[in-house]
Amino acid sequence: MNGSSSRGVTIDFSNLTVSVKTGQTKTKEIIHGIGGTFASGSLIGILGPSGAGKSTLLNALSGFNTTGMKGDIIINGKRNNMQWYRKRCSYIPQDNDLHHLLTVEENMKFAADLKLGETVDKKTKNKMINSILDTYSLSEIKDTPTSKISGGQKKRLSVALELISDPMVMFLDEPTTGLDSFTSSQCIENLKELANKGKTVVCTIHQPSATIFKQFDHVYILSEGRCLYQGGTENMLKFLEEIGMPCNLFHNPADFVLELANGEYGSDKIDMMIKYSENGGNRSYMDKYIEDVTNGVYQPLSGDLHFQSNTYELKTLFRREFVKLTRNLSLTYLRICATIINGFMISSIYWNLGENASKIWFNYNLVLCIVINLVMCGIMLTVIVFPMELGILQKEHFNRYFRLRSYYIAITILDLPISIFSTTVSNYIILYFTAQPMEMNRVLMVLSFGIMVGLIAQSIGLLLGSCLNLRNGVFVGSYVHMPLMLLSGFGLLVKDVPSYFNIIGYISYMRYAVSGMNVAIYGYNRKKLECPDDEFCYYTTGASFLKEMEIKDHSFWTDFSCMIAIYFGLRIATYFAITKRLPK
Ligand SMILES: Nc1ncnc2c1ncn2[C@@H]1O[C@H](COP(=O)(O)OP(=O)(O)OP(=O)(O)O)[C@@H](O)[C@H]1O
Repeated sequence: MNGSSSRGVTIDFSNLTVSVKTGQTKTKEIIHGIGGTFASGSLIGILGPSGAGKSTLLNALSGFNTTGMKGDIIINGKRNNMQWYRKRCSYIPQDNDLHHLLTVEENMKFAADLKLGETVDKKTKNKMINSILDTYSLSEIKDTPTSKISGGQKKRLSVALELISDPMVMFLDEPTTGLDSFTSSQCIENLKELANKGKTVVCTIHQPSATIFKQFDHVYILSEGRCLYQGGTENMLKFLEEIGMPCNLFHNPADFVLELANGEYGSDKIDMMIKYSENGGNRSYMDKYIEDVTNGVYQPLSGDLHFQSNTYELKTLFRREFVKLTRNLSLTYLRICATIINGFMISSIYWNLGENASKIWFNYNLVLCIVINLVMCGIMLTVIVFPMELGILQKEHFNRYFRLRSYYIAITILDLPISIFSTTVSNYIILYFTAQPMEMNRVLMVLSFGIMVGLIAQSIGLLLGSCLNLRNGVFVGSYVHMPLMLLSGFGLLVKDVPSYFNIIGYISYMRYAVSGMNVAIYGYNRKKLECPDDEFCYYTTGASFLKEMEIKDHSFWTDFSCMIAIYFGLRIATYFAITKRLPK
């Protein structure tokens, strides 16, 4: 197993402060200069009332979120050791970010493939997976989709997944939340076994029962970002006695200390505890730390953990995302059906008017309609779906399953065939039933512009989804498209738009698509259009219409290249936007 070691990791921290931004210039300090030591081979519980800063501390120590953090973190007695340390940590968030479309075993297999790579053969991986599944009593449900397993099983699977890479330090955010007392106790028992094997296991916990409390080797009590006590669980009673607040024999010590932390016995007691514990700096209530130091079990700092090769990572992610895609065919069918149904609907409205010179303006509106349809379908899909995937991406990336670029390339390429197929079929239907010229080169040009509009709209959705939450993403998505749509020639000729808007026009991919499609339909020496005897035709040739629109000289390659440039620009910007959302 990667990075396995009989020796562990001891984390010392001092003067740790975490602040968050609460406005443009304002910050708020959440953790106030605390210290502490989490020794190797211990199960450590971070306790405190709601809002005390438990998750913030867990995130800071694990490196999952270090924004606004200051202070010293010393690993195995050495500073400047964070890179080595972070590679050996694993973080399990509270909300069980699992692949719900995969079964329990598939989740394990893909995790093993990504974490262990090609160097470990399939047989060894399967043996390891079966042994972990057995230990965590998950073997019987290994073929069940993760979406159908119980909350406790999800928690166990989350731990099981991380054990594949045998991390030396495990951070768990509220692993017992939502579990009944028996399952909670079992969950903590499992964690205790891991600690007994030499791992440093740190978890936040709400109101533990007396039985659960006793299982911890070490507790860290927080109140409003300050440390009230840190040390051995047994020693806590001694500490309370020493400060004149003995815990009644029949009182659950965890309940008592939380009542103290909540201020139920007065704020002076909180101040006193902070003073005696030296805001976490007092190590005299720790047995394990003293043992570690005197026995010199600090591990020499060596070794490195590497990612798998790019091609292997990409191949595995392709496989995983493809399996997920096949399990969620309803979304794929919905996407294809929706665009095709829209295609028929648009065709029935603009039926057979492509040859009619008197209906040239209707035909122009048809092109706008095609573009708007593709924009709406493309943007909504990604702006909604991506934020749902962000949690699991953050967890997997932090826990070193893969590099972001492999994931990004895999999801980009995997979506291409569906996008291209649905847009192409829908637009072909429209072109055919609205009697547009069906010459191969014209059709190909219109279809190419259609594909690019869909892909760019999806990229905008992805960019917004990676920068904003769902509500803001949907709002900004519609808002951004208003000027882009107006400048594409919607109800107003581009030439009549005030010149100071021209700059926006250059980035309006809809404008390139509308011009490009019209040139493909009316340009390239198209023969005279039919003018019915009883109708008035202002334009009888496509060329005169294009001249009036001032797009006669547009070339396919210029418009298409601009769209390609916009597409790649957006994809690159999105990559960096996602990077910003990932733990550093
Ligand atoms: N980005 C933020 N902006 C403003 N306040 C924040 C931010 N993040 C956290 N806080 C505040 O910091 C405090 C600590 O939050 P944290 O989530 O760490 O608490 P907790 O002890 O884990 O709480 P709970 O047990 O309820 O999950 C809370 O008062 C919270 O409101």
